[in-house]
Amino acid sequence: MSLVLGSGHSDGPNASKFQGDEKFKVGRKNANFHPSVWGNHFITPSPDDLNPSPQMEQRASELKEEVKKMLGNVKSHPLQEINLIDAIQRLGVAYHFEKEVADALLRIYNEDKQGKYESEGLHTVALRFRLLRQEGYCVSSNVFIKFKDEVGNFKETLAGDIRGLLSLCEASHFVIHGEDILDEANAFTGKHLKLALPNLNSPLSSLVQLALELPLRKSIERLLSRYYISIYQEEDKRNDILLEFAKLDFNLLQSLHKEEIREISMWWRHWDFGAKLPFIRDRVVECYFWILEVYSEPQYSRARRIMTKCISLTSILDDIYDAYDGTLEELELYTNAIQRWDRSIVEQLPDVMKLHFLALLDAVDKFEEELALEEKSYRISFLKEAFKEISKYYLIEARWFKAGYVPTYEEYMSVALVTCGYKLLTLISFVGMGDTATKEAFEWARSMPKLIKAVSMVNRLRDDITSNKMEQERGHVVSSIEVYMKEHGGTYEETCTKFREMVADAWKDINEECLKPTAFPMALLIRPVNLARVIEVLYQHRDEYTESTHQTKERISLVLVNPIPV
Ligand SMILES: CC(C)=CCC/C(C)=C/CC/C(C)=C/COP(=O)(O)OP(=O)(O)O
Repeated sequence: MSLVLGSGHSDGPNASKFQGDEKFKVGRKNANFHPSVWGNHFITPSPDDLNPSPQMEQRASELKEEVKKMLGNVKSHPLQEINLIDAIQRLGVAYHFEKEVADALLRIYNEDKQGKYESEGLHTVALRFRLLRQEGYCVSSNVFIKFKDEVGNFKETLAGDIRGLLSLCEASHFVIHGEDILDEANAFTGKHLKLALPNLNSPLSSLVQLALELPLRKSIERLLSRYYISIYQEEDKRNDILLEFAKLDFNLLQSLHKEEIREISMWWRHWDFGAKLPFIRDRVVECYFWILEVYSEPQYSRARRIMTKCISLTSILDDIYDAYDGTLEELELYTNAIQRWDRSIVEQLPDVMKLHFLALLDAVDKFEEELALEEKSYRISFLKEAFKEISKYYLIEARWFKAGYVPTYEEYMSVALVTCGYKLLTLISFVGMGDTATKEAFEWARSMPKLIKAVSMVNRLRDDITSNKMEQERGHVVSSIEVYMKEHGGTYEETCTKFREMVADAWKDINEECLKPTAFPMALLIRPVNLARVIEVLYQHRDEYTESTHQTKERISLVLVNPIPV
């Protein structure tokens, strides 16, 4: 065990308690996480930052009205209408036209039921199917039977229809249990799109790459919009009004997001976590990026702030149990402190935990004060309960690790589905929201319903597939992979393949739970779904949260640093 000295400078609350306290600056580090990629970047405004002018806002609002008119004008042109809705959604501006798009899709759904569109080609059928499924309509996947040959395979003649294959590929990710035709469609389109890719030119080649690498259902919206705006501007059939609106709106939203990340980064610096807790992942910007993909619209500003602070504090908590290498007694003491949620215990805690505990209590008190003004402070008890639960489960994992205990797969999963944090984060995602998040919605989320269990499966299995090696090297509780291999035999690769199938199955549950009639409004259900989408992207090939110096850094730059030239 090595001892490392932190820098020890502090301007955080209660700083006087720690200043000069040499013991406090000592962290036991064994994980060697890289330092913050961003430092003070988001605290100090850059000359390239865009300051939204009244003219820009005026222009955006004029363009928005134009797009609204367009949506009205395409009503009697079915293909144009779905192409326009698709472009609006991909370009990231659909939140401005929620009612218009919902009305259009309801009308299209009713017409679809009357069999009005039976004679259409692959692109039209697949795009309409996806738009309707995305909206929660349980349309039948039998619409794809006509694209199969007499022996039941998709017709090889479709291989040359790249736009059609692309739309079918995106649609196939909305598969639910028992829909073999969509699983086959996924394999068929994947194979032919990969084969076609080397011979395609941009923008089609970029669209194919995107569909293969980051399919819409399993990808994150701000990032996709950023990519899609660049692709769309190369399209011959682009709509320039829509394109200009999308660029302006992206930049306007980005400047709001920059303001938020500035405030959150100042909170992070105020507590001086990076310096005082040298064993943690110093990732507040990555945490904001994570939460931005749970909700990015202006009305969720408070919800984003609350959620980002909570995920950052959870990240530290995870590191206290996993990477700090505290003794079991220390971890038990801290778990008990969290259960009691009582400031007076603070002095009994080791210094590392003291800082985290004070920051957690302080943040939650402030959320409570804010919510009390709207008579929503009851939400805080759900939040506290979720933190209490996760800390108890982190402790179980720490005990297993210290004892060298290997649980059964079932035992492991009953703990790991909680420690993956997605039940906690779903509950927290509701805390800062408006009236849609009712008490019943909190009760539902805390009962670990099928949807939250499924997003937790996606999280846990993806995390274990990608970070297994790294974590075993630094010393970590056994992962689902070892536990599963011990029980079922098979090689590491075979187990990973099995886990990928289990992830695909969990997505079928997610897709099913999002079909109407849903347990709660989509405005709530989409939060855990978006959390699953973040994992699919951040943990696709490796753990790009813990190691955020490459792809995540680039992606954050695209979404949060550089405005789009208009
Ligand atoms: C991937 C995941 C669990 C995300 C949950 C959301 C969440 C709470 C994110 C905060 C950062 C975090 C704990 C990442 C996982 O670390 P890790 O890979 O060390 O988690 P583990 O210790 O549970 O394996």
